[in-house]
Amino acid sequence: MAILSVNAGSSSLKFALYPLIGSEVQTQILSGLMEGLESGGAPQMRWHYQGQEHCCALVVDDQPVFAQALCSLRELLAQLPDAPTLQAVSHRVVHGADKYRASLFVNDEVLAQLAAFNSLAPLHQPHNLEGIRAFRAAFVGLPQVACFDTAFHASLPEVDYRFALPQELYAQGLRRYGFHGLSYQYVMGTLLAHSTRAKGRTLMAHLGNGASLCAARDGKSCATTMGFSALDGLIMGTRPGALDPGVLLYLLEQGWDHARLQKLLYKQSGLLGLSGLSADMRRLREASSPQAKLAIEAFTYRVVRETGALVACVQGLDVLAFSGGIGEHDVTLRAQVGQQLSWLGVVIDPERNARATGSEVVAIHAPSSQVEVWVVPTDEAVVAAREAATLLFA
Ligand SMILES: Nc1ncnc2c1ncn2[C@@H]1O[C@H](COP(=O)(O)OP(=O)(O)O)[C@@H](O)[C@H]1O
Ligand SMILES: CC(=O)OP(=O)(O)O
Ligand SMILES: [Mg+2]
Repeated sequence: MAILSVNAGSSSLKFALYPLIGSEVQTQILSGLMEGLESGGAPQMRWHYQGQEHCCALVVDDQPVFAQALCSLRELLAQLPDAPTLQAVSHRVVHGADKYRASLFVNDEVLAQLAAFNSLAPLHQPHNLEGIRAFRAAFVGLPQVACFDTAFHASLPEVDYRFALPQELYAQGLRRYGFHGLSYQYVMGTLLAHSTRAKGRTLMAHLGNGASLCAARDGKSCATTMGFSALDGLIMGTRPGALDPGVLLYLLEQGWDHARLQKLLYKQSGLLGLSGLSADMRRLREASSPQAKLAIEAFTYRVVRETGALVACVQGLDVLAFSGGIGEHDVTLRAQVGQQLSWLGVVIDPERNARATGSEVVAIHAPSSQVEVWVVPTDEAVVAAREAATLLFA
């Protein structure tokens, strides 16, 4: 028996297969990625199984590419020696809004409700739901579970989640929700297992293509930088993070329409917009242009600035954790953030920092540090698998 965990994005679909022993989720035996699924792309599937990497082009005939891709995945699963029987597919879904505060089995009604949140997360939600629909069609009768990025932040206090807007707008759902919840759930659980201090005031930095911070106390989210949508807060790969809404009013006056603004905010800003070069931190590190340097400095600065705000919300800091592609791999970023937080008593050990390369959980603080600093490779997929197991065996 096994659970398949799925994270369907705009152009790729990540999957991982977790065997079950009883209701216990075991170490994944297969992980993979389908990419090039956007129209005009060159769809291919890469997967890792028994220590080996495999890759194949996905044949696109007259079927929609998603259906074709899932046929290939179904064949791949059937070919595994001793192929485990799938019990459920568990999907990361970015937005559950106020309605869904916990993972659940998806049915037609839930799907329709979730589609109503598409415009709140246009970069993610439509693709998450397309993934669920495609799996429901390809694996008929198999339970499909939705796990929400917003759910971890159900503990946010009202002072944090309310906008200072008229009440009728709050009644329409205009409030801060917070995202990256599956990642924070994983990182928080890992920190609690590694450090007794993690029950105190913990700041988690999920710095990937999307980026946010979450301050937790007693393992529960108290404040986070993302809000109503996944646009607020830190600078991201292609999103600007916090932006004076006056900028949008100005652009509207200049004749910009919704589609153009949406593209600006989700696709053309952030590291890409500032550097004029790339949304990828690795490319920016390699580049020599002043704009690339500014993009990195601004990204780092905003992490430090928002950390100050979140630390104030929880009145101090016991544990700081880095995760996400940048947080797990970028040694320079961690060193600079640590240095700029020295006023909080943060001291990062340069050698430990250099040794943390995202493959394992590592403490990187110096003995003199008043704050523990950890690098935690995040794992949203296993959280989704565990959520599904909990529902299946409840
Ligand atoms: N060795 C590295 N050094 C710096 N940045 C890295 C490194 N490896 C990955 N990254 C960055 O991580 C980001 C992607 O993060 P990731 O969490 O994988 O994204 P996603 O949100 O798509 O899952 C990219 O900006 C990438 O450049
Ligand atoms: C919510 C969000 O920004 O997700 P990602 O980091 O996967 O883009
Ligand atoms: Mg991510």
